[in-house]
Amino acid sequence: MPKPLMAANWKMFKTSTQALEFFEDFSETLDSTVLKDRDVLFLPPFTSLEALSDPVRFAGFSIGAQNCYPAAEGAFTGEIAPGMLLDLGCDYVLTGHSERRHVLGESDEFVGQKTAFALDQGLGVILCIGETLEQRKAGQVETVLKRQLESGLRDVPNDVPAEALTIAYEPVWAIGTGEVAQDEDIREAHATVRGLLADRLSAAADIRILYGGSVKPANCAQILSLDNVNGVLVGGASLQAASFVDIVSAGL
Ligand SMILES: O=C(CO)COP(=O)(O)O
Repeated sequence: MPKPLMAANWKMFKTSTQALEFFEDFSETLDSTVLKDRDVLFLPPFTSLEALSDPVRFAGFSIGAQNCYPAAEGAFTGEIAPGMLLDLGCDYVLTGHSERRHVLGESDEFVGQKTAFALDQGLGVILCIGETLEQRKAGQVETVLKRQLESGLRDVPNDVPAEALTIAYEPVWAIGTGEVAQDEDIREAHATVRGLLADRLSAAADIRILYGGSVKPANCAQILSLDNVNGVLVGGASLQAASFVDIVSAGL
């Protein structure tokens, strides 16, 4: 069983000053012995990566970015290359977050290009997938997860190491809505993802599959207890230090 990964996706929240204030509170409050049972990852906006990188890594946590562009460098105004993230000490990058798919219009193909390129450059990738409410109501959960995984992993070698790749299942209808998926929905989706990974990657059994969507201190321990849930990807409830401390320590 891989160690659960507890990831804070801050989306477009916090200046670098606010990020440092949060981190001071968080690291003072957290009992650092939880690190033997949990990995902790911060995904702040690009503008806070430099300020947070050293403090986060010295405290034994990981840091990553919310996005990258699939090229080493070039005329891509406003974009950030994986090598630039590595240079700031990042261990991870998110690809395919539903807000990038649905608000910024990223295609399955583009998500696949980013995933393969970032892995090739040496970043760990958290590939996010998940169905909309319409797709769930139409009974298309498995079809959507299969399509997003197949295109997301299209150029990823089948012997990718388990530590390099993480999948996050985030049902779109549970993100930022307060509506957490039912245990049975999470169990089914994670089992589906595990099966699809097994058809494609040799390290499938050890790849972490995170759940995301309205995770809070009150529901986190229960979610983590479900089969094939190897951590959580938290938005809103990771923005307050006390709440993210409770999430990181949930069930211990
Ligand atoms: O999108 C998410 C994490 O990536 C989930 O966001 P919430 O925890 O705010 O629902």
